[in-house]
Amino acid sequence: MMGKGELWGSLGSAMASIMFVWAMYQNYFPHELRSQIRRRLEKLRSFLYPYIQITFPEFQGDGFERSKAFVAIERYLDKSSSKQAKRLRAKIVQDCELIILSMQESEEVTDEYQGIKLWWACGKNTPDRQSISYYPREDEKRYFKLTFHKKYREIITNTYLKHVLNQGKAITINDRQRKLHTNNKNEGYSYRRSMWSSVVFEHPSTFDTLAMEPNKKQEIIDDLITFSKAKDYYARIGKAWKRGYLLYGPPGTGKSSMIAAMANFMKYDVYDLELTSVKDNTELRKLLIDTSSKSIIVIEDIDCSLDLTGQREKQKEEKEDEKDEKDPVKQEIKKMEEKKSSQVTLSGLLNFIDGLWSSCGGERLFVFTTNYVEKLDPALIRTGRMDKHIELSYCKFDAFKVLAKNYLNIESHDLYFNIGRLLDETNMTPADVAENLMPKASGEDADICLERVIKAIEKAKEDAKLKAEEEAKAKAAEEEKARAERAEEKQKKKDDQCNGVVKENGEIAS
Ligand SMILES: Nc1ncnc2c1ncn2[C@@H]1O[C@H](COP(=O)(O)OP(=O)(O)OP(=O)(O)O)[C@@H](O)[C@H]1O
Ligand SMILES: [Mg+2]
Repeated sequence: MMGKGELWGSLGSAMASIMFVWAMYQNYFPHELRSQIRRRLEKLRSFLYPYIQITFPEFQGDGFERSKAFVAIERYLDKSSSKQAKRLRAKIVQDCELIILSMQESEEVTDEYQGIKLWWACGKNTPDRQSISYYPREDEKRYFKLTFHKKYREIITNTYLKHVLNQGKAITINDRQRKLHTNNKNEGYSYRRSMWSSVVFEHPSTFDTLAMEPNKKQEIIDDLITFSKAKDYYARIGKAWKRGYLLYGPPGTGKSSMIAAMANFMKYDVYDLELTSVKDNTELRKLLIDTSSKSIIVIEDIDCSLDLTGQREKQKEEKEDEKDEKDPVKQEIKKMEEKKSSQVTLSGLLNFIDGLWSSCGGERLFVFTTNYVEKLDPALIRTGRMDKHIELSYCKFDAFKVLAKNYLNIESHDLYFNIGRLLDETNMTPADVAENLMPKASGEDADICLERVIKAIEKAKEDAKLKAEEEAKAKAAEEEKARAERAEEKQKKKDDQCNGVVKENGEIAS
């Protein structure tokens, strides 16, 4: 066996010979001749090996960012990898429900595009020197290498690669585990801590389970589909790729269920923004930047989240208070209270929705919900901020049929006609109807549940009638009181006038 010294020795002499040959070549072959030789060699190589290779490294730029192309190719090749490759890498996603198999290094799979055969290989660049690196990815430089015949250069570079990236991206979006994020209370964010906490988003609501008028539902679905396909359109008209929805209606009419259905339909993440926990407008902007594209940013009960109506007046009052307040202790307490409460302003929120920052990332939906649409500042809900206003209302027959299908798995029943008539006559929320439809014991069948619904609607109708009567009575009493007050006032005026005349007469008399 060759010792270390011998090895170095022979390596040294080999190097010396190579350098000698190289020097001779440089000296005795003029530049012209050398380039001719190079060209001939290149031709020979291309004749003997008529293939083109393209490499897609896993990391790009400064080596920190995982190349999106690499990820898309990896997902595109999953199908052929799991069928063809012998050594596979497994990744488990969606709460252990999905296993993604991708090929390991040194494996090769074939693909076919418009009758053209292509080869994809996975390789790994191992660093040639052993170094202790601060960066963990230093030793993990994987890449994909695509090989194809040079006569297909045009079609592969122009259409095939685009097809691979689009397909891969679509698979990634489809399989990704979606998240429900909520903003953390500001206690000083560290560079490690995200501004959002998240859990896996698994809400079962879909447009199929959502009870509402079919035409209205279809309109919303069409709107969402149009939005998702409109990237180029938004770019062309110079608008940020985002859309605002305002969902309004009484409690229990399905606003939150609608948001979940939208998220499931679009396969978007949800960012549930608790506005009262946001310290100020700057923090609001940071939260926005920290959201990803393909997401729904939700602010529920927007009317309760912020004093959006009386904000300016309130600020004025505060200024006056400040003038009056001289006591330093009270001033300190006030300052602490101010620190605790949110200082997000209406203009901060307006900027959040359609300021310059709102455009970063793209493909985002903003959804606000409220029970009292009339309370909101018109600037907040104007078109462009909240593009579509959707009213979720009381349960009518169409909505009832969806609920009955969901809860009892029935399409029709003898009692349907009666229920439809009753629902027309009274206001009952889908939440209340759903609660009565749900079987309460194992033996309960559709008849029992529907009877219960009828009873509940009749009771709601009776309650509404009593309430209306009481309100009418109260109104009549108020009107009567006002009339009496007016009469009294009139009488008083008359008496005053009379007294005035008497007094005048008296004065004249005296
Ligand atoms: N339109 C609907 N379709 C299907 N289910 C509904 C609908 N509306 C309400 N429900 C049922 O009632 C429950 C409450 O509904 P949801 O939370 O969506 O109402 P909401 O309008 O958001 O109420 P709030 O204004 O109080 O937040 C849901 O869990 C769902 O089961
Ligand atoms: Mg809700």
